[in-house]
Amino acid sequence: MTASFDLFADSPEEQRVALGPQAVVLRQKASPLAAELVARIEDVLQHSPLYQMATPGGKPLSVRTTSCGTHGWSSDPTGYSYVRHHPLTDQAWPEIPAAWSALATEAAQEAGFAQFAPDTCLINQYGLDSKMALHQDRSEQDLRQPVVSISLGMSALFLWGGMQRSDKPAHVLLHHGDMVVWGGVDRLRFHGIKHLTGAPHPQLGAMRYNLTLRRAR
Ligand SMILES: O=C(O)CCC(=O)C(=O)O
Ligand SMILES: [Fe+2]
Repeated sequence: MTASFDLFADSPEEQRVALGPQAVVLRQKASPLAAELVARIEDVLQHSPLYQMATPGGKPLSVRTTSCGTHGWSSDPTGYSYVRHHPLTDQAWPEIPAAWSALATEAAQEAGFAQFAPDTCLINQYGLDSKMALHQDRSEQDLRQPVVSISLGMSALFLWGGMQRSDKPAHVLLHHGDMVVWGGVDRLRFHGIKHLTGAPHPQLGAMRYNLTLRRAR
C-alpha cells in the first residue's frame, strides 16, 4: 500500500475527506459543540487527572493521557490493556459525557457504522513537543466496532498509514472540531500524530486535545 496522497491542500469547506473505503475525516463535525466538549473535558479531568504513561518497553509517551467510560486504556510494563480504574487515583473512571457519546454515535452513523455505542474515551493532551508514533488500535475486543476521534485545540499533522508499519503514511491536517472515523477494512490502519502545527488555539493555547471513543468490551 503506497498512500502517498497529501491532504495539505484541502479546501477548508470540504466536509468529508475519504481516507479509505471505511475511513473518513468529517471536517468541522464537532465545531458546533466544541465549547461544550472542552468544558466537559475540564470536568472529567477533575476526577480523572491526566498522567504520563510509558510504552510496555518503558519509553514515556510524550502526550498526557486519561480516560472516561467503564474502561480506560492503559499502557504499562505488562502491555496495553483496558482497565477499570485510574492507575493513580485507583478510582473508577468517570462516565463518558452524554454529549460525547451522542456525537460519536452520530459521526459513526455518517461514516457507515450503525449503532456505535462507545464504552471508553481516551483523552490525549498534546503540547508543542508531543507526538504519537505510528500504531494500530487493537486492544479492543470487537474490531468490527469503529474508532471515532475528535480534535480540539491546535491543529495537528495526522499520519495515516497502511496495514504495515512500513507503509508510507499520508499526511492529513486535523483542525479544531474535525472528527475522524475508521473501521471495517480500515480498522487496523497504522496512524499517529507527527506534531502540532499552526498558531496556538485562541481558547486552549499551545495545546491539542484528542478524544478517542471506542468500544472496548
Ligand atoms: O491524537 C490523535 O488524533 C490520534 C490518537 C490515537 O491514535 C490514539 O489515542 O490511539
Ligand atoms: Fe490510535
